[in-house]
Amino acid sequence: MQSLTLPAPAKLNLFLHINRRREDGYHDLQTVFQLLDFGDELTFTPNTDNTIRFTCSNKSLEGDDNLVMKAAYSLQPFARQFWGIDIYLNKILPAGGGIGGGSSDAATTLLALNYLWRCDLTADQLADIGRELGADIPVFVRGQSSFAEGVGERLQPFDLPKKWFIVLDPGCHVSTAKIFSHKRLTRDTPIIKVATSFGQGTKNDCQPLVEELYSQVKEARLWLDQFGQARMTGTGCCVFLSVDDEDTAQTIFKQRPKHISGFVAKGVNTSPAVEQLSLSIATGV
Ligand SMILES: C[C@](O)(CO)[C@H](O)COP(=O)(O)OP(=O)(O)OC[C@H]1O[C@@H](n2ccc(N)nc2=O)[C@H](O)[C@@H]1O
Ligand SMILES: Nc1ncnc2c1ncn2[C@@H]1O[C@H](COP(=O)(O)OP(=O)(O)OP(=O)(O)O)[C@@H](O)[C@H]1O
Repeated sequence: MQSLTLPAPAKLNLFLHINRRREDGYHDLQTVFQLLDFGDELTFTPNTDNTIRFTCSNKSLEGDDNLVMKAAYSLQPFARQFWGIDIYLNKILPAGGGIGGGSSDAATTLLALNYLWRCDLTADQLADIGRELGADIPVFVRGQSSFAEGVGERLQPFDLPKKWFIVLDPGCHVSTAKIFSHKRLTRDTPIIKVATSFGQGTKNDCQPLVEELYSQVKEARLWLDQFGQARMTGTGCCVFLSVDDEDTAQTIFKQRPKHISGFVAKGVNTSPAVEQLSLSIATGV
């Protein structure tokens, strides 16, 4: 059987409202997930020795606690035709950036192995398995830019306006758990209606706290603010600005301070992982 290579796209939270802390320690939130056409890449190569192996361009991410391995082990019991797999992750996205890199890698693994192992699970079933591994995984499994509620698993797909994004990585690797458990996090933003979420008045509730804890995040956001209204994604640390076309995005990106990395990406409504998998299935690869 041939190798299957699929993308694992990044996401941005166009806004992130935290409504309350729940009994289970998680938080109910409202957000819009914007998928991007930029991300990591995974290659799945069936092997003959019945083993699941994982290697990564970033050696420090190798090991059984990577979300890719966790996703593979979660799916293994559902395999109707199990064979060993060598999984290689080409890691492009910064970890701890609030752009969902690890979650997207896990989702792409679920999608790929559902096909290769003939699990035949539905998107609902895959999203439920993903949810157990991380709150951000269901949106990548379903593969549509969406309005989200609950912990991020109640999804309403949305056709977002076509935009380009300048994403800056201040490079400080923010822990999601640390921000959600911080005593100064604001957790009482009133619930809004979906329609309202595309107007003015939205925010990222984690941003003031993260900017206070990590001055590099504030510095990057203030720099981008010269060109429009920039915002932080997720629990940080990346900040972004949307513009109408690629040329404008590239022109702004090229002027960034030399010590700040990042990328320019197109916003998409359908995940490139889901699109590529459909193509691979249709062409029998
Ligand atoms: C901030 C977001 O990226 C927004 O999209 C997500 O809500 C985070 O999703 P994630 O990284 O997949 O999060 P998980 O791996 O499930 O959880 C990491 C940590 O964040 C906390 N957490 C996460 C999501 C949520 N709605 N409430 C939480 O309190 C959990 O207690 C956990 O300790
Ligand atoms: N495949 C993976 N890629 C990156 N990090 C991973 C992966 N699997 C597990 N991790 C662990 O998860 C942590 C967070 O990485 P990730 O890139 O998912 O964060 P994030 O972009 O802040 O995510 P989110 O937007 O979901 O909060 C890393 O520090 C790393 O220890």
